[in-house]
Amino acid sequence: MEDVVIEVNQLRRSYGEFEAVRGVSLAIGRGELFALLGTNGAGKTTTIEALEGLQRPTSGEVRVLGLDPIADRSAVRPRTGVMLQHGGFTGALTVRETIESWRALTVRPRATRDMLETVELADRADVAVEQLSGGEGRRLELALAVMGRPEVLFLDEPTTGMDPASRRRTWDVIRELQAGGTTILLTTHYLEEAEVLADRVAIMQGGHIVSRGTPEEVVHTLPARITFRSPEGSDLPDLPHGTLSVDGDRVAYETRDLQGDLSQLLDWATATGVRLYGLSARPATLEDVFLDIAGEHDNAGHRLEREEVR
Ligand SMILES: Nc1ncnc2c1ncn2[C@@H]1O[C@H](COP(=O)(O)OP(=O)(O)OP(=O)(O)O)[C@@H](O)[C@H]1O
Repeated sequence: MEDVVIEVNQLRRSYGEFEAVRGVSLAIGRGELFALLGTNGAGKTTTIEALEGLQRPTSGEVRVLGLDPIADRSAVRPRTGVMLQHGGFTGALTVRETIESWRALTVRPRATRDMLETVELADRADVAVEQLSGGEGRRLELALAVMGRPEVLFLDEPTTGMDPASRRRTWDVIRELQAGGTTILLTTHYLEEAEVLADRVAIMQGGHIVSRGTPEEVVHTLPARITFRSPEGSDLPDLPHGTLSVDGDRVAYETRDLQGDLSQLLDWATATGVRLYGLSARPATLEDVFLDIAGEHDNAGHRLEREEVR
């Protein structure tokens, strides 16, 4: 990769006896949006906090813009934006006062009005922060994170608590930043969010990265599925790339060649006059991969069956 902006090298981080991150390595290029996924407690926040300079690695190394986020904090901080999982506002200040007090501490800040409009809080500007809903609070935190036009942005579960419309608006804000060349690392539990936004994803489990790649590459680690209903005991065809399973009248084929196998199945149904009730054919989703991994790895990230995924 030519211009690596975020680098994690064999990161380990323990809390007392417990090792939360167990040898994570990542390289994220300029302008890339990388999503860290994983079950609760997988080590995502610990990894992102090491990059934010909030957690000191037990061993290994992290670099942001080629710098150490703890030792070189004064150089790194003005060039990065951070949205923590649990932001810390002073609840009695209004939204506008919060933005203005933050502006005073920011190099090259964007205008207050611009920030209020970007995150659609203009009509809530004079409301005390403690009166904001959970989703409005997250939008205010996003405004503070992007106020300094950061080159690198860390977003820890940015859309948690948002309604679907706010989430989509937030995705637009993130896309605008991406289009402007900002390098973004985000964690999320919304797999659709990762599928829509991320150039690459990594799935963590038990402190390890257990799958990584573009969303498409990660999804292709699992077969596609063709499902339909057919009377019990029906004579069903063998498909060249399909593995058949039957549960009562529910029929499923897992296949590595969705188009080829579906086409053969339809030819067979036409030739034999069989009706495929409730026919559905779809590739795996990130959610399927996530659930597969969560089911197949123990809490330490070790694969329970089949060989290790990379
Ligand atoms: N300050 C701490 N002291 C002790 N254990 C901690 C501390 N912070 C995190 N942990 C533990 O480390 C593990 C990883 O936590 P982390 O917050 O990094 O996970 P996560 O993937 O971000 O989870 P979530 O999706 O729930 O936010 C968890 O088991 C957590 O309980």
